[in-house]
Amino acid sequence: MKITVVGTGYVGLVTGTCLSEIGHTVTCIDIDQDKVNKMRSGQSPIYEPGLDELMKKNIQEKRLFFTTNHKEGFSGVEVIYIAVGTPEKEDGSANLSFVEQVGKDIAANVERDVIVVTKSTVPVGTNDWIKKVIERNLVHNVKVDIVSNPEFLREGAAIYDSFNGDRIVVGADNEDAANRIEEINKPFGIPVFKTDIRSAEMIKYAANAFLATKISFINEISNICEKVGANVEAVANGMGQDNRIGSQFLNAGIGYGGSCFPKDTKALVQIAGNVEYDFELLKGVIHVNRKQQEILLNKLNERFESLEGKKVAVLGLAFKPNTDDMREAASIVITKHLIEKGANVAAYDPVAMENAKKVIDSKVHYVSNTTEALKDADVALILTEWNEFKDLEIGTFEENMKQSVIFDGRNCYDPKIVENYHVEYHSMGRPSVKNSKLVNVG
Ligand SMILES: NC(=O)C1=CN([C@@H]2O[C@H](COP(=O)(O)OP(=O)(O)OC[C@H]3O[C@@H](n4cnc5c(N)ncnc54)[C@H](O)[C@@H]3O)[C@@H](O)[C@H]2O)C=CC1
Ligand SMILES: O=C(O)[C@H]1O[C@H](OP(=O)(O)OP(=O)(O)OC[C@H]2O[C@@H](n3ccc(=O)[nH]c3=O)[C@H](O)[C@@H]2O)[C@H](O)[C@@H](O)[C@@H]1O
Repeated sequence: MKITVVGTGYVGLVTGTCLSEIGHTVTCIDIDQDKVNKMRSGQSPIYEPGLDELMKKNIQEKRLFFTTNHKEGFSGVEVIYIAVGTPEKEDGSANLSFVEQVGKDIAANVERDVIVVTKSTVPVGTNDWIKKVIERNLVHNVKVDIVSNPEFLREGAAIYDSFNGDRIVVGADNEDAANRIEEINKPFGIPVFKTDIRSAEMIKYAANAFLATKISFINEISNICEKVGANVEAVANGMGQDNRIGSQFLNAGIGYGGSCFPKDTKALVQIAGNVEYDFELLKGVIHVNRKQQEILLNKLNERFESLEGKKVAVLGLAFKPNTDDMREAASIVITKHLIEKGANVAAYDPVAMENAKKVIDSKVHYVSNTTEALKDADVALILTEWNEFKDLEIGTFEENMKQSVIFDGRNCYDPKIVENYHVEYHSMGRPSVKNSKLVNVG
């Protein structure tokens, strides 16, 4: 099938590449010329494990093409996927201007009947609206069907998720269109769940909101664990063994970030508000998430009388491991606070440093590896659980730091192992390890 994907961000580029891998001929359109030049040479503009290789293969086999030209990209195409951003507006609602523009671009250029598939996460009712935008602006007399096909991939595991997802949701009011989208996806071998458009749109927000709720729930349990002397990891483990609860998304820490949970939870509160429903539970989830970063900072401020002139090693900047995405990363708020307190911040992330430089306080000093960050530091903060940090010998802290005080926002180490070293170790929802041999700290 001849398919065009509009928008080559984390979702569009992965979708386009994976659809070409299962045999379709895919053209990806983006308005960013630099990105398109890079992609044509088989280079992904984003860090996503396995993506470069898959792009190169499909470009070579002439199934994957890139352009900035909508007319060229829509020529003769039967199915168009919309995968542009739907970022958060100031009031928390979703900004649909990019989706609207794509609708107008489609209307101006399609010359045959098409199915328009919305991958972007959009509020309930948007697909009906976008269909009207297209129909209102059509230049040629063609039929347009619309299908909601929300995306559930995770950054850093996007290729794996595309081939191993739990379900593909297809929301359509036209059975033929739904069947054609099911057919396109058949080679993935993933169960297809067909429903109406509005339910499909809601499934995406409800799924993200539920996962965010799980995280905030375990974070609250974690905060209580600290006060009553329990260990949140053991608690999550014991809870998760109940199949009705499940063990995933129960990792306590400094909260969820990224391009989607923060914006989609706020958008769902807005969607509910628009129909005069106060989504109290979700408001609580959002509030708890903001608190988690403060909790880490409060612990740090209680531990040190002042951070003025202290060297703080920050390990990890990306919002999660295996991505260079800095959107809503906890490190943005935390490093800002450290700089305000007069600390000398040395930061290291395996892949996100270039993106970090665009959004993080300019006084942060970037270093090229973990040891350099830790060298003579007064305290180390772990903000992203990259394997590189999890695999670190605890002795590395001891050997390099001026005083080995660690605040681990992602529970990377087993406190039982840490006990064998001369370090002071604070994590989230677990008892702190304070080695008595430490002297002159604070
Ligand atoms: N990032 C993720 O992991 C996931 C994102 N989503 C949703 O997918 C959508 C896309 O998200 P991302 O890929 O993260 O966005 P992104 O911001 O990384 O990429 C969007 C791309 O669209 C391009 N673009 C904007 N207007 C255009 C136009 N008129 N024509 C052609 N290209 C245009 C931009 O240049 C950019 O490259 C959002 O609605 C998001 O909520 C859903 C699941 C996962
Ligand atoms: O709509 C989206 O964009 C995507 O949002 C998330 O994917 P993603 O944001 O890439 O990453 P996750 O692995 O879900 O992690 C999100 C955040 O939650 C945090 N998290 C995750 C799990 C956990 O147990 N604890 C926790 O704090 C992570 O550190 C990270 O900051 C969802 O998992 C995807 O299904 C969805 O498609």
